[in-house]
Amino acid sequence: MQLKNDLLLRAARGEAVERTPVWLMRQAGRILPEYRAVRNRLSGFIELAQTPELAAEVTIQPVDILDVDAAIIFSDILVIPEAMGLPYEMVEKRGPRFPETVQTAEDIGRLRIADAESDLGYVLEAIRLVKRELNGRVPLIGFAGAPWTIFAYMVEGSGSKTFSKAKRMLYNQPTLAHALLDMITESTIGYLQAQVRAGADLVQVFDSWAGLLSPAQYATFALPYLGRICDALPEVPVTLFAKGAFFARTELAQLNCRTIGLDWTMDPVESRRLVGPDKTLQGNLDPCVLYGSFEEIRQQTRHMLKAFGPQRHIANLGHGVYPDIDPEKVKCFVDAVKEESTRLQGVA
Ligand SMILES: Cc1c2[nH]c(c1CCC(=O)O)Cc1[nH]c(c(CCC(=O)O)c1C)Cc1[nH]c(c(CCC(=O)O)c1C)Cc1[nH]c(c(C)c1CCC(=O)O)C2
Repeated sequence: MQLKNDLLLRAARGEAVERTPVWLMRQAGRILPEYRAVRNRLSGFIELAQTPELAAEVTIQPVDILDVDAAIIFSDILVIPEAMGLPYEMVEKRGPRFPETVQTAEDIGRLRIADAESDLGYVLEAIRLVKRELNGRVPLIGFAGAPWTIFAYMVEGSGSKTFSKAKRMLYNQPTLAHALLDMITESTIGYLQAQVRAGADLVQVFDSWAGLLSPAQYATFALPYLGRICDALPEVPVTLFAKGAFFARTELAQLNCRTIGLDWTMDPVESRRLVGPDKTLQGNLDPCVLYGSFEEIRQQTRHMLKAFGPQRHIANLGHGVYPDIDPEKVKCFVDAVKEESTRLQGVA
């Protein structure tokens, strides 16, 4: 199927674009009243994610309502631990929780490498439905959590400011930690490959807790596993988003990915220098800018676009959009990227 709007894929591959493509991390689910209307018909997030027809519907909502240049499949990074034998709950207003966690070699022995087709077939079915319903309007982004971030939840058991139980295992039981990271990596590779077979045009790996590790720990416990994932996906562009890992930009750029995601603390010009000319950069407006006035959003967006330049950039926020942002402000950001980047193309 030929895509009608392939700006995102061209930008990711480093091909020329006539304007900067734009989408938002967490665009599906957090902000739209139309999402809440669908979700309120069910028991909660997990049931929605496991119902392919409805997951497909909420995946496409931001394309219809916000006019973004990509859809991202509605799911969660925590489906991987569940598929490995460690189920999670989503506690209203508090986030995910694992009733059982991984602490010992015996705990790891009870886990299995996820089989995407049998354990995560509901995500793959949702991807096939989205592809059919999008009918080539925009590309579909598949995703997974990075091994370190998934490990952090499986050991810690929930979100945490420090993830100190998870970090403790890296220091005190490194062999055990590597065994678990290896299983997560194998599961994730099979899962992302299955997403690509089902129709994902591009995949993003979210390392949301990268910034908790020291540079040395990141080099030992994160980068090699990210490298394996990139090498296993030659058919599609891969985006690595390692939040807070300002210290690892040069090393991330050595991996076989097309795009490096930046959070809002990372300067675009400095990042380009560290990453070199051969990668696309994604990001990185501070999500809190969207609490500002329409004029402020336009001005900050224009400033960001100038700093990145008109090519090899995918506009986004520096992290997921916050749940209490007015969808009109999100639309303002999307429109501002389109209009301002078109204008800047003429200038450059
Ligand atoms: C760390 C992480 C998680 N999940 C995810 C990450 C990495 C990105 C990041 O750092 O923000 C990724 C994710 N989660 C979800 C998506 C869907 C696609 C998208 O909109 O980008 C994506 C890409 C749906 C979701 N995942 C979750 C919801 C809210 C559930 C609900 O509807 O009640 C949605 C729509 C729940 C979730 N899932 C997670 C948390 C901490 C929470 C609770 C708080 C929150 O809302 O973010 C784990």
